[in-house]
Amino acid sequence: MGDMPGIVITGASGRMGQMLIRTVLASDKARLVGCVERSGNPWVGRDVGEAMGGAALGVVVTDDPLEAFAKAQAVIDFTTPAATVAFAALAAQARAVHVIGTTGLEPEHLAKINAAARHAVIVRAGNMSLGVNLLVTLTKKVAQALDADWDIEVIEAHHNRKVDAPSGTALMLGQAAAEGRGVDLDAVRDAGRDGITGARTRGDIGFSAIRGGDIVGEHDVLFAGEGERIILRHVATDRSIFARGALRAALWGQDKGPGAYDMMHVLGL
Ligand SMILES: NC(=O)C1=CN([C@@H]2O[C@H](COP(=O)(O)OP(=O)(O)OC[C@H]3O[C@@H](n4cnc5c(N)ncnc54)[C@H](OP(=O)(O)O)[C@@H]3O)[C@@H](O)[C@H]2O)C=CC1
Ligand SMILES: O=C(O)C1=N[C@H](C(=O)O)C[C@H](O)C1
Repeated sequence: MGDMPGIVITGASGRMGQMLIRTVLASDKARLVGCVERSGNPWVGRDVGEAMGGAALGVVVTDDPLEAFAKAQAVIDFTTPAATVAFAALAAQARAVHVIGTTGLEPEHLAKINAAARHAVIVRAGNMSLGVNLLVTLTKKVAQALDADWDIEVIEAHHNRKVDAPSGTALMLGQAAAEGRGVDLDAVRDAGRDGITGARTRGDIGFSAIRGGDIVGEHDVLFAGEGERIILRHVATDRSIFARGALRAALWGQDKGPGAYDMMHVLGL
């Protein structure tokens, strides 16, 4: 038991935080050694089991990440870009594997995360599920096979609390389509059409975001040609798929050298 990697969950009270805690508790390969929340969050100072409405687990939620990370072999982090950048430096200091699910990361955040990855193992993906990562490989293959007469559109749908768009998954899919076609995504990305936009530019990769209700996460990659369409689709119905992938990444990273990895490395795709 003591030999199993100790895991710290950040953003413990969040939608993914709670799912990750349940996933670690249910695992016979890892143990929960800490939970971190933002200063001022009502869970800070409470036993996490009780905060989740169950029995005490002997793990008190803290707002001191350094203290928590010192006990951990891995930190699983689905929070916000600013928090994730701070955690990357602290996890590297503690030599803990840092698994990052947070989306909405801008180039300046990624630069800091990549700097931390010079000293520690970081596994980051906009989607940790097996299904989406397979869809990424399929998207690249299909885009490779088709020319720019086929318009590529990425359409995503999420719950009404999501704060970033396009989703991290949509960007992974768009990136895969761009790589398959041999173009730079930033040069062809078309997101947020509104008003008199003019006709579609040949070769663009379009993004559309739907937000509503409790949708967990749905992604279509549409290849629209003359007289036919191909649609590659992933539908997430339960957040446990992301949590299982994240725990798998935390265990995978235990014997790896410092570096920036993604779920393709973890899944061997
Ligand atoms: N890669 C993947 O597979 C997936 C990625 N995601 C991504 O994960 C992220 C979180 O999603 P979700 O769980 O739905 O969001 P939530 O808003 O439910 O959870 C985020 C949690 O992080 C906490 N938090 C914010 N700042 C800090 C901080 N400085 N220190 C510690 N905790 C902090 C929040 O606390 P408070 O409420 O007090 O602010 C909250 O509890 C998003 O970026 C989302 O896109 C989601 C699902 C899958
Ligand atoms: O915020 C979410 O909920 C999700 N975020 C990730 C994303 O941005 O793609 C993954 C998943 O779709 C759920």
